Amino acid sequence: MQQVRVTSAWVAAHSSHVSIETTGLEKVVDDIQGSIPKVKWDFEGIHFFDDGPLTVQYLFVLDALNFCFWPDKDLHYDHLAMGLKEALENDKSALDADRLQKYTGPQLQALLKWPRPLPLEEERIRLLREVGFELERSFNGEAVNLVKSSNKSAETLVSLITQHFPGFRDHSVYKGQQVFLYKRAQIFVADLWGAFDGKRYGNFSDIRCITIFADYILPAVLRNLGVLKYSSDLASAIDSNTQIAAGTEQEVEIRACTIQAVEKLRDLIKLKHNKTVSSIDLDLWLWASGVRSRLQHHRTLSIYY
Ligand SMILES: Nc1nc2c(c(CN[C@H]3C=C[C@H](O)[C@@H]3O)cn2[C@@H]2O[C@H](COP(=O)(O)O)[C@@H](O)[C@H]2O)c(=O)[nH]1
Repeated sequence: MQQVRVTSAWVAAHSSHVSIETTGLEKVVDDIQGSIPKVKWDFEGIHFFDDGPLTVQYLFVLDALNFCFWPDKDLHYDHLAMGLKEALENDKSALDADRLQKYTGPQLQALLKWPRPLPLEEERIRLLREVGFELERSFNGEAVNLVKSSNKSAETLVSLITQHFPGFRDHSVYKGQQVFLYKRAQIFVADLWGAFDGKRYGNFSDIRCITIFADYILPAVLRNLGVLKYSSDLASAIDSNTQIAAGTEQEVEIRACTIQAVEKLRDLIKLKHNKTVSSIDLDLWLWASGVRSRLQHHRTLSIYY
């Protein structure tokens, strides 16, 4: 995703509140000695998988809703993944395009077996409706047809998703320039690649074009590793759980510098150890290392991550 790379690099170069620390990057690269610990996709054992089109439907719906769990301190990504998995195991038609357009908030709560309203529940319902409607209108109701239309190109798939589904258009304007972050669209490609082990619906000739996924866990991991440094104002806002509004300079810098820092990490591993690693592998390793440690993270109400 050249657009994501180039615009994130631009933000990092003009950043006022977040910096990428060379010493932090070097320390990480020295510590891992050039080989990143391999983390298996679905290391948690929480995902639905039947090796067919229903898995693609599952992953697309999962990533349509893969954002903003933190406002409910007990809710995590695992609940969404396991909830959708169980719903499909009980009823194979639970995520059919016509059904997606009809869910109400309470029905989604029941589907996920969550006892109270979900954060941004109305937006989740609207996004489900959008996914069901557009899948029906352009892809015969099935996410697998969307994937087939990409002709095994990750770049094409991300571009098709963002063209057809406005809810996946994760971009922002920063100091007058449009910046593309595309977290959920890219993570869907990575999920296909991981779930199908690079084969069948997970076979993409250009998978290395994907960048990491700018969520709220990775910036916290990189800060903890000394790779990202925040201005004292931003650091104290984050440490005191003050919300950072979506689209502010601070928020865009946190996310774009996260992407750019991992790109730099990749370059440094190549330079020092002559090894080529993919951003997806780096993402999964960093995410898995951080998600359980419950690091203090930035809080932004957003449908994108
Ligand atoms: N960068 C990045 N961010 C990721 C994921 C994943 C899950 N990926 C699956 C793929 C393979 C694995 O087996 C995983 O099951 C979720 N997230 C983000 O984390 C946050 C959830 O935090 P908490 O509220 O504490 O549960 C939220 O923003 C969510 O969007 C990832 O891989 N990379």
